[in-house]
Amino acid sequence: MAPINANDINDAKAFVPAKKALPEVDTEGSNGNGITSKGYSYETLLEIANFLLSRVSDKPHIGIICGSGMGSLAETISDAVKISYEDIPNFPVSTVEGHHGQLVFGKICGVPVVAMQGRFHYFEGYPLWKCCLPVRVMKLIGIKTLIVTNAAGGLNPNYKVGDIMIVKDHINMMGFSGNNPLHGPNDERFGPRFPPMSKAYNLEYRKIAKEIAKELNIDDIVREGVYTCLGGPNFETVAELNMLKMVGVDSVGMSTVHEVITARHCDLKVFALSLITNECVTSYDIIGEANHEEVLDVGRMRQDVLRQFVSRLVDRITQLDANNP
Ligand SMILES: O=P(O)(O)O[C@H]1O[C@H](CO)[C@@H](O)[C@H]1O
Ligand code: HPA
Repeated sequence: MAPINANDINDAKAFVPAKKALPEVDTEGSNGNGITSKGYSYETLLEIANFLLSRVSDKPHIGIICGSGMGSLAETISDAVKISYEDIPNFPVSTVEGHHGQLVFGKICGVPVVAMQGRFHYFEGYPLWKCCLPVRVMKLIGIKTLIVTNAAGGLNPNYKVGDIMIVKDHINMMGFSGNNPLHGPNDERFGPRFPPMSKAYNLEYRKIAKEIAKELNIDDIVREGVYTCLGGPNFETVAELNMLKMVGVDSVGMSTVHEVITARHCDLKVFALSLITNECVTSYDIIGEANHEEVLDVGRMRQDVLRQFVSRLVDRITQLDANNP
């Protein structure tokens, strides 16, 4: 029998090479499940933070994580200084299409910010603590607030593609099986062993976001709901989505939850939004299937609105926090 080669598997045309060399999976200290108790020490993260601070003139006040296809959020940043993840010692690299792989420092509405144009996902092979390493680094370089954006499937039947969902809460599905970014020894310099999560998504910020939606005349597409993160990389089955719907999930993705847990652990204030990029397939009668190209397309379609929304948020959050230090 002739030996098989890569082209025999699926259609050769459908084969897209990985964007970057795949990262090595960190198995050191692992329980064999990809869950590791080994994280970088406080000192190593401090070294990364100092490396970054040596490259910029202003300490950022706000960090922004750009979701899939939403990297253009960073294009509103003036006086931009861009630092590729590959040039940052001990930093992971982005391997997913739609995630640039760089930090952008500069200003939005005069406020010093840093944006991650590209985040790290569990399905890329990174343990959760490593996906969230940049959150701790951003904390060390001075941010007080984290704005997290993601692309997500809309599970709530009232949601439409292109809607923006303000995240009011999450369900940590991966955490139910013990996979948590805070798994392992706790360094009190970041935060407590048992951090509360009942007020993870800042209520004042959510109020401001709803006001901004009215001002921009987009309140008809702005929703508020519950997000969940699954490990990916496959999109969900019909049965899985129906189960998630039953437990009160409104939008589904593969990120954000662990970043928010890490951010709250180190006392950052958090605002998060989902861009609804596809309708979740909750019936076997639906013909369409979720795909990453559509996710990126919807990100592009909504880029102007998102840029305005996030710029105003940065401005108003800064005013709010200046009045309530
Ligand atoms: O959560 P972000 O990074 O926005 O990306 C979402 O979009 C990708 C799937 O298309 C997954 O990575 C999912 O998590
Ligand atoms: O439908 C989805 N499921 C999981 N992650 C996603 N990211 C964008 N859309 C989706």
